[in-house]
Amino acid sequence: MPRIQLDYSIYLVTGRELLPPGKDYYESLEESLQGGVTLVQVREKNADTGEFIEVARRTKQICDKYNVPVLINDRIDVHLAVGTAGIHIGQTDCPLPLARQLIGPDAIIGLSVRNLNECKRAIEQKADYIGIGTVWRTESKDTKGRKCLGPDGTGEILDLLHDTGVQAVAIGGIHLPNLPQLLHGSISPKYSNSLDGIAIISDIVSSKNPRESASNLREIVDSFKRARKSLNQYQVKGGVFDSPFVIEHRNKNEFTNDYLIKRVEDLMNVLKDETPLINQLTNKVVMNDSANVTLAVGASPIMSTNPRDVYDLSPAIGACLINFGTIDDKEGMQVAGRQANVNKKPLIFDPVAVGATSFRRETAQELLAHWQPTVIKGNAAEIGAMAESSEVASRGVDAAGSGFKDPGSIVKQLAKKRAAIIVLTGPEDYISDGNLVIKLSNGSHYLEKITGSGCQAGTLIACFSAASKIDYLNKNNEELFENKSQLVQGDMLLGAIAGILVYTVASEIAAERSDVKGPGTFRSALIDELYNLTPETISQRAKIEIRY
Ligand SMILES: Cc1ncc(COP(=O)(O)OP(=O)(O)O)c(N)n1
Ligand SMILES: Cc1ncsc1CCOP(=O)(O)O
Repeated sequence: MPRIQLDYSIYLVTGRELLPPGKDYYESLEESLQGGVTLVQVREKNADTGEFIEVARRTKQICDKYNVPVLINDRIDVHLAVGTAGIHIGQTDCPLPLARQLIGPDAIIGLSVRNLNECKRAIEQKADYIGIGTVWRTESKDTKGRKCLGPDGTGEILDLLHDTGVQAVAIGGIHLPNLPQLLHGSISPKYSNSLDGIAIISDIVSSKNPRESASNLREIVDSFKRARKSLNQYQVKGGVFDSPFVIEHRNKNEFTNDYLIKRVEDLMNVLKDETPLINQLTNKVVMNDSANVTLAVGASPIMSTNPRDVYDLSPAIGACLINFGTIDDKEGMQVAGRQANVNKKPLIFDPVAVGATSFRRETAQELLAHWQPTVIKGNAAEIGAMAESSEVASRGVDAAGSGFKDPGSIVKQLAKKRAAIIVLTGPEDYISDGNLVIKLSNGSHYLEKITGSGCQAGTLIACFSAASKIDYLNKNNEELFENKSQLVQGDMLLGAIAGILVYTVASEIAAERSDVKGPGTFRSALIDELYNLTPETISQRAKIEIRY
């Protein structure tokens, strides 16, 4: 008899010790099944054997009513006694080949996997599924001293499963607000594999309303899976689509230079009409100039960094920029980014000088474990560090040397790995969503002679990403997300292109002015030219190359 196919979408791992005061375990279990739990693992760390068997037996009885299979954590004897669908074992439990001998060919065996080597072994040993974790820190299990994988570490493991038939769930610290980030951020860089489901303890078990908690999680996982399926079909038909992060179909024939210029023009008007608030957690060096360029294009700057304040502001902003040039307020950055994800706002990350020190590298990692950026912008050294490439070194906040041999493929690969739009700035700018690469060749040599030009470019990407979201919502006349798993609606690739194009074209005009004598006069002329820039000028000057 072939092994049964399980639906791993919402995999509840039980934890009686985490129930809210007064909540009965069986009542909570039944409510969570009504909410949409698709698989249950009975995990009893403190019960003796008799009690474990009794809990498992009653759990199975309830799950049977909903046709939901049950697995047993660690204990083969309990599985055999109750006749469940299988077991879940960890790396220090009964070895998988022996467990297979003991429970026979038809039972399901899941194995915990914490790194690439453990995953390779799980494949060799023919695990039915793996539990990848921990993704984030959790109170539900002692994982002290262990590195959290984050969405991208999870994605690297998913690549190994390609064509193996081994299914995968992620576990550890997964809750409703970070679920979209996990699903999108873990799409694997090489083969675009995605998770089959999520394993959850506290988000469901500790809830006073487990039905609602399970149903909210289920809605996000289901819509993510639906969107992936439709993207795959679209891709098979030869279509081109945005990054897995920003799911929106794009027609290759219509995506031309003229189309892009027309859309940049639309977004310039949206900014002037709607004046979105752009919260910028940026460095002290550039704060004033960043606020001024925001105003010049029609948006409204706010430079809030206090964690409570950014939390309260988040629902009202159009986009959030996190530029960690001086890393003054890490907690504010964590909260601002997380709330941008929760409130589905474009989140622009400018990891200034990330490759220059280990402190910066670690901080970037920590922040990226808290939230999923929409756009990551950097110079060659910064993008190189994010891509773990040693081709371009950093010299303070600048890049040393002549740049990448193949910048297009660097940004494309990093966009796939990070599930974000990547913008590489320099004499030529490269932007990718993981499918397309857009090369923009406007700009002025003066941009290198003033401080914070890269930071200002990040600010303008935030402004135009906000415009792109507003434009989408206006055109589609909808406030609600059709796809609940999507982090941001609107064309974020376009937002990034518009931000860079507007900035670099304005810089060209400023540099040509007869009253500009050097960096000082250029700096203020640039703000004037951003303010006066017209769509016609963009159309006359834009140097765009679209590469597939
Ligand atoms: C689905 C899933 N994944 C991972 C685990 C963790 O199992 P293990 O490593 O054996 O740790 P304990 O659960 O025994 O503490 C899991 N239980 N389920
Ligand atoms: C059992 C287990 N294994 C790795 S993390 C974890 C606990 C997950 O619990 P939660 O969903 O509450 O973070």
